[in-house]
Amino acid sequence: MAEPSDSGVARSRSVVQVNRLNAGEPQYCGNFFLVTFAPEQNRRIARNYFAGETMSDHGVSPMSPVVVTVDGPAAAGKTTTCLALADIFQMEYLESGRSYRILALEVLQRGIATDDHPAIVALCDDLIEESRTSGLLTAGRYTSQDLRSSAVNVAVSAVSGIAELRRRVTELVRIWAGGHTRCVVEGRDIGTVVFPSAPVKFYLTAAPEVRADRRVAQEGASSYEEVLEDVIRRDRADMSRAASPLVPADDAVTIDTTELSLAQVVEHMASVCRSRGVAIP
Ligand SMILES: Nc1ncnc2c1ncn2[C@@H]1O[C@H](COP(=O)(O)OP(=O)(O)OP(=O)(O)O)[C@@H](O)[C@H]1O
Ligand SMILES: Nc1ccn([C@@H]2O[C@H](COP(=O)(O)O)[C@@H](O)[C@H]2O)c(=O)n1
Repeated sequence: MAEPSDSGVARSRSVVQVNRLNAGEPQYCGNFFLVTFAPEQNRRIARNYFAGETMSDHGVSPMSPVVVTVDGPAAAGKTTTCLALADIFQMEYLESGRSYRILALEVLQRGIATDDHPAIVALCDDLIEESRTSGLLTAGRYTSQDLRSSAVNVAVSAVSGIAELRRRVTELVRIWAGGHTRCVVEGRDIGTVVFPSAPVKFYLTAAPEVRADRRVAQEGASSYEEVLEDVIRRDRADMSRAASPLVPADDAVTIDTTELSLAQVVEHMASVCRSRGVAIP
């Protein structure tokens, strides 16, 4: 995948290659990724979804996408800033954490032990197959409340550590991106593993206490201590796992947002995007 060139154009070729590699099997993707979007957060994606557009359509597209990657620890502001960039630059947006959360929720609902890796990988394959053949997976099947419960917050750290599972999610993200001219994708390993040749990469971070404060304000009723504990525990798990640990990509622009307003962060990110040739259409 990785290409040595610093040029955005040359770098994006690697994504085309992935796209071509997958072009023979776009049906693999089925609707799985449609349900991993948060349609309420992205009107464009919701519109595509309700227009009946499928990821298979995207998987066979010959387009060469510009991918902006945004990684970082929990509650660093990834989703909020990605949505702002998506609006400014008219890019599609993907929240890859949602896939891991869906898998964790399904694991919990089916009573599968989080250390039973073969069963979890088989479940992932079943879900992908189910979405491909029966269309049973719909965007409304998972609520944000369920996906962001404390139980899922804990289970997702174990589930996302499974290398076999990560390979599948990585492939699906690449297939999805292969269908867009430009997109912004957030997660933990997007700039390091999923799109190592992306022309624009960000690593957002902030002091854990500040992130916990912001999450409490965002979610309302949660206790600060519990949120802080979850943020610290999840960061440690994500940073220390063997499979695709959370680290800044060597060529990522790291932004510590501890003392920055949201507007300042978005402006900085937008200016980096512009300087790397991401244009407003
Ligand atoms: N620089 C900032 N100043 C003030 N508030 C911010 C800033 N950045 C993000 N926030 C707020 O922090 C909260 C968490 O941000 P967000 O949900 O975007 O984080 P995230 O990195 O996507 O989290 P997760 O990894 O858990 O999905 C949101 O309410 C957001 O508006
Ligand atoms: N690329 C990614 C994205 C997410 N994860 C794991 O999912 C958890 C939830 O992610 P959120 O962005 O919704 O907070 C996260 O803590 C990671 O364990 C991942 O491994 N890789």
